[in-house]
Amino acid sequence: MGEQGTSGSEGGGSMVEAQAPAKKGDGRAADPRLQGISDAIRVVPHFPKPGIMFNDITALLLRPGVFKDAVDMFVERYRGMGIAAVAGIEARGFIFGPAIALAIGAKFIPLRKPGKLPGEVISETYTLEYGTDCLEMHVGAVEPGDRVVVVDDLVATGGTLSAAIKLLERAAADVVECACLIGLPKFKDFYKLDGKPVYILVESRK
Ligand SMILES: O=P(O)(O)OC[C@H]1O[C@H](OP(=O)(O)OP(=O)(O)O)[C@H](O)[C@@H]1O
Ligand SMILES: Nc1ncnc2[nH]cnc12
Repeated sequence: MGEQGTSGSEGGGSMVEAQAPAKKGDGRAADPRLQGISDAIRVVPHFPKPGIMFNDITALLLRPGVFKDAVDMFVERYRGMGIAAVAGIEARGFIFGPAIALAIGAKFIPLRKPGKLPGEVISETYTLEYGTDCLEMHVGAVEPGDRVVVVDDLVATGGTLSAAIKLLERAAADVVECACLIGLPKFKDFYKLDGKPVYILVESRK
């Protein structure tokens, strides 16, 4: 893992932006917790298919102090900002999102893969590197005007986050920012996704 504390990208056919991570010599002090977070993420070559450098956050989850550092950094960023809801993306956004929501006193909204939510849903289909996928959200989970942060573990092309933003905006939510632990290098030169900031803690090493 490399650089630290960011917000953005281009992908999924959408404009993406991120605040660039603090880098040596750019005049900004990097939070000392970021190196530990970066080091705790295991990079597995050729998973789940040849050529993919898989960023495995399960290694970080085995280290409670580092896991807490990651959650704390998001909580410190979003506390006191009038955030009504944290929307977590299935599956790995469900690991970090609820802890952040509880700490800032916000509701948690699961954005799920198709066919998992029992009530009335709205759906958004998006393009992956190979094929398509879909996210769903319960109608009524978000109130018009709710200030929402979208949480996931990683942004690669930005397609998943872009679908999440579209879902929430269709429900008239105010998407304040997207938050991810990891940004892949292809994401790093951008600062927004569909006009929304994307905050990234660390960049993937590969
Ligand atoms: O920026 P993108 O190119 O859209 O990719 C990022 C998404 O890919 C991964 O999820 P995945 O679709 O593998 O699902 P999973 O969490 O269920 O494993 C990751 O957790 C993000 O949600
Ligand atoms: N390189 C990667 N590692 C982990 N999850 C991913 N989702 C999309 N690309 C990924």
